Amino acid sequence: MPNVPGVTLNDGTTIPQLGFGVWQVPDDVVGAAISTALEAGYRSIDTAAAYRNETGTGKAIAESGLARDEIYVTTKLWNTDQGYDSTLRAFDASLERLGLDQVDLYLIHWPTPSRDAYVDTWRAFEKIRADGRARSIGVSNFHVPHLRRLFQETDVVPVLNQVELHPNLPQAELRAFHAEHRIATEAWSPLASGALLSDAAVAGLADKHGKSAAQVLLRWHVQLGNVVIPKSVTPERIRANIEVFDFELDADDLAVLAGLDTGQRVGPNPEQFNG
Ligand SMILES: NC(=O)c1ccc[n+]([C@@H]2O[C@H](COP(=O)([O-])OP(=O)(O)OC[C@H]3O[C@@H](n4cnc5c(N)ncnc54)[C@H](OP(=O)(O)O)[C@@H]3O)[C@@H](O)[C@H]2O)c1
Ligand SMILES: O=C(O)C(=O)[C@@H](O)[C@H](O)[C@H](O)CO
Repeated sequence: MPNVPGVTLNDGTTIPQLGFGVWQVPDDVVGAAISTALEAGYRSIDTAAAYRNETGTGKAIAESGLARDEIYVTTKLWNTDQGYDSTLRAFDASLERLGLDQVDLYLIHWPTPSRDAYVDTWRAFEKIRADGRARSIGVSNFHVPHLRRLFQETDVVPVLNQVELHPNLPQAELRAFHAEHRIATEAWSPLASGALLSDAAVAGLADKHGKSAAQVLLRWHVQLGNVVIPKSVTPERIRANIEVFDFELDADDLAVLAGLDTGQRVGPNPEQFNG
């Protein structure tokens, strides 16, 4: 069983550095994928109301035979539920579907700036945390101006910001801002949703280390200090993606991966995305 280190958050809690993402995994498939992941040693699951698989996720956790405090559960508030009262209702609904009375981490999924509701939404998150129904609260797809507004207009600093991040989009400025404000960086689409798996430079490093392209990319995230949540529904890939704590990328390897910085996104730009 791989020994996944924990990342300590600014509220004193700890999140496993490598977890399991379940976007685009249907509710009737997610149970088998999560069971394979838990057997392989994952202890953190990343879902969202928008993924429409919280029910299957909660069932897999309940049937895992593991104690509740052995599994770190993250879910997210979808954009159309932003606002103080609607957030509290949406959170109740997520807990109901998950079959839990507490999540470890609750995230605002996108800032959706044109809606201009994320500050009120964050105040509802502060209440949810104060009531002990979420151990930690954080955000996703927030940029520096969005984070600064929370600092200026609310009380609790997010523990974590989950953003698109991979060697094509290394987010160096945002990571530096996070470090300055003790906000953990969590990488979504850490494999660029698969787009970087056929990259020749990555393949070269995979050959050098006798590892897969996916393992090289995930090791890169680990060495940058990112929390990372690869997704797969393929059992052998699920098992392989956590086997990244038994090798090290050297300075030359990191320079090769730094050369892949194109700024290219696989997902929407948070400044424009108001879905
Ligand atoms: N907060 C947000 O806005 C946001 C946005 C996107 C994603 N996320 C989170 O981040 C998680 C991960 O991102 P993602 O799902 O976009 O993409 P990803 O983890 O970067 O890549 C997943 C894709 O790569 C394939 N894959 C995984 N491991 C592989 C391996 N070892 N070899 C070859 N192919 C492999 C998967 O195929 P198979 O499944 O067919 O094996 C799938 O097509 C999501 O599941 C979700 O939890 C959050
Ligand atoms: O996976 C997530 O967490 C997402 O938020 C994404 O699915 C976006 O909704 C999608 O990329 C919008 O096109």
